[in-house]
Amino acid sequence: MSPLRLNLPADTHRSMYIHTPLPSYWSNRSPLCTSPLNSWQKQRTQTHREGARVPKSPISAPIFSLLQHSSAQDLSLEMWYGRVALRRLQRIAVAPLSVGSSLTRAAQREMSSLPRVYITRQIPPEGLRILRESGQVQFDIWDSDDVPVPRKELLKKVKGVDGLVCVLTEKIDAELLDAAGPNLKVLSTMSVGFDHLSLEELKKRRIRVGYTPDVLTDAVAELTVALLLTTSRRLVEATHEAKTGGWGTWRTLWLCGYELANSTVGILGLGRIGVAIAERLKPFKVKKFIYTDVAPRPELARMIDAEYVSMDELARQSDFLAVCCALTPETKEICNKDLFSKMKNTSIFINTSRGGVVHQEDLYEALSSGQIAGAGLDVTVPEPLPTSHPLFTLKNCVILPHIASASYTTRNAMSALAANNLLLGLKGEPMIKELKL
Ligand SMILES: O=C(O)C(=O)CO
Repeated sequence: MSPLRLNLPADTHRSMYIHTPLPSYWSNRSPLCTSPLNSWQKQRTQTHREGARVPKSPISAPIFSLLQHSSAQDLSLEMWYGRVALRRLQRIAVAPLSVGSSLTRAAQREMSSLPRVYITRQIPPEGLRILRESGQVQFDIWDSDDVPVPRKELLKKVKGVDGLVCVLTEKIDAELLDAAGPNLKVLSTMSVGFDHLSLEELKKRRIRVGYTPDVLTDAVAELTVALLLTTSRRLVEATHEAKTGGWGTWRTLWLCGYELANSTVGILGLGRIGVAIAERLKPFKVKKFIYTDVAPRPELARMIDAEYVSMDELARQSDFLAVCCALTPETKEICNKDLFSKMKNTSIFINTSRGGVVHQEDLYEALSSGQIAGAGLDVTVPEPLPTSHPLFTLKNCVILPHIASASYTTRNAMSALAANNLLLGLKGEPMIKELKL
């Protein structure tokens, strides 16, 4: 491909060697996929034809200005709005830019003195925009959404970096921190969970850690309610029956499930997310909320009028049991046959925290023997759960591929928070959300 000549805006040199990928998940993956970018593209095409005002692009402004100033202006309109143009521009955006030589050298000098950051996955555009516009860092990125960075590559790429932005699939342990070396001062994970981080090793090396709580609470709570209703009202079974000819005459007890009205909902691990779930379930006329945790949490409990109970009582009383605790050595496989054996055989078990809190073989036993009525899991061990896993054979088990926080708004907010945490950490300032090690 011949290099495209770019007319750069005056301040572009600040981000010249910063990769600026246009994440592929904002582009059109299938005709059925409507991403903000697709709909923006459609609107833009329409409004351009009609001479109306062009709506604001969901692409971050600098990428868009880079695109606007590129010789994409020379491309035909059709191509510009098409998938091919998008791919071409994506390549331009990640390529080192070719500009006037004196500017290049000056910018090169400036850039090479900036802290180096490695980003282990394509993150949503807002975080990239913040990093790029800060002019504070130079970064390199594993430019893929659907394939995690191979460990070997990661160990190579982190060598000498000052900061690291990771997602929950990367194990940040002694080996990785050793590979990074003593420059590494800040780790920013785009997740609320931190079970993939070896906190002890990070503390030992005085590496500060940012994470992304709060911004995902609404999305996770929404998904938990959706999963709970899907499981308790047997929606997956029902759509399957409807699609495959199992739908005969209306029947009195066919596909009956369990309702929230007058039920007791138990929360294992009461935090922000547990409260947000309870707030959403209350209008369904839940009779009582109960919870257990390492200790009572009266301030949170008051918000949802929840009663503190023992783990045994939680198991015995809950019609719906939602797991909301973090995965720690103390909570590992805490949901095991001991818990399931105390639950009612009409109870529904829901887990949107981490797969590791559940003993999966025990859960399989409890579900297949009718010890409990159903389970909805957004998280498993391992992830992805192999399609041959026995849990997939059960009609009363609904399994989602870890999507609780997967809304455009939330993932962008997580990405922005991770970027801001990183920048603040590198400046030696308090992060917006920092783990106390
Ligand atoms: O942020 C996390 O910890 C997740 O599990 C993603 O939703």
